[in-house]
Amino acid sequence: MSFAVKEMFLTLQGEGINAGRRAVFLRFAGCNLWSGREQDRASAICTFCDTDFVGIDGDGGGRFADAAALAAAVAAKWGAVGGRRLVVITGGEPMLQVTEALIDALHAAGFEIAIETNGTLPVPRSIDWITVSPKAGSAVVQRSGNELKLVWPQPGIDPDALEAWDFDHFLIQPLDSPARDESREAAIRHVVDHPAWRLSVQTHKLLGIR
Ligand SMILES: C[S@@+](CC[C@H](N)C(=O)[O-])C[C@H]1O[C@@H](n2cnc3c(N)ncnc32)[C@H](O)[C@@H]1O
Ligand SMILES: Nc1nc2[nH]cc(C(=O)O)c2c(=O)[nH]1
Ligand code: SF4
Ligand SMILES: [Mg+2]
Repeated sequence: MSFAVKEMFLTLQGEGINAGRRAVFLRFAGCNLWSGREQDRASAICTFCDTDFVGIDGDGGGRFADAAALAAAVAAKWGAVGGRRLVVITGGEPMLQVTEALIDALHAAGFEIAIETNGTLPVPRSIDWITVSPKAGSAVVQRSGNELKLVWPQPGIDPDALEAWDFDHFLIQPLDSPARDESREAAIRHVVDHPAWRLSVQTHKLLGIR
């Protein structure tokens, strides 16, 4: 199976518990909750996406023939630097394309593998760090993992109900939108009132990195 990759870049993980770690970001093309076209946004299941995941034309993007070719490209992005190698697989919705062969090839190349997923498709347990970010109006099947990262506010989702899911960390991330100041206040207020949750800030946006 070939892989459609929007872009691939070296940066720091900006979000969640692993914020600040050096990582290669592997962004797959396509999503099952929005076409990615602005004219479809209002009618999509997920309406607030901050990401362009359409096509394979981004920096480091393209069509990769097989898992070995894609893992080699990720390793080339990491470079010769030693230490724990981290790849963050995202999108779009990465679980539309991730295969066991790709996981094996990335592990063989020495990578710890993290995934950012909307949770509507099951994630293989062989992935080392699972981040699920549920979207109102979608059926989340992946209800276990390392961190649950809820974009907030999100009408139609009850954070108290999510606390029953099997995650090590429960994170609230302010919705980035023209109303970002209100979102930030609502997220902070939620954590102050619900200590099971902690704040996830999109630090890459503050730092001016990708
Ligand atoms: C672009 S998504 C790709 C991965 C996957 N489709 C998902 O939704 O988790 C990556 C992360 O960005 C978050 N995100 C998307 N749009 C956002 C926004 N406007 N403000 C804050 N976080 C956002 C998502 O919830 C998810 O945690
Ligand atoms: N630096 C950085 N950190 C991120 N964490 C999750 C991201 C994503 O788009 O999945 C993201 C991203 O796009 N950039
Ligand atoms: S599910 Fe993820 S990639 Fe898809 S539209 Fe929503 S935030 Fe964007
Ligand atoms: Mg992003």
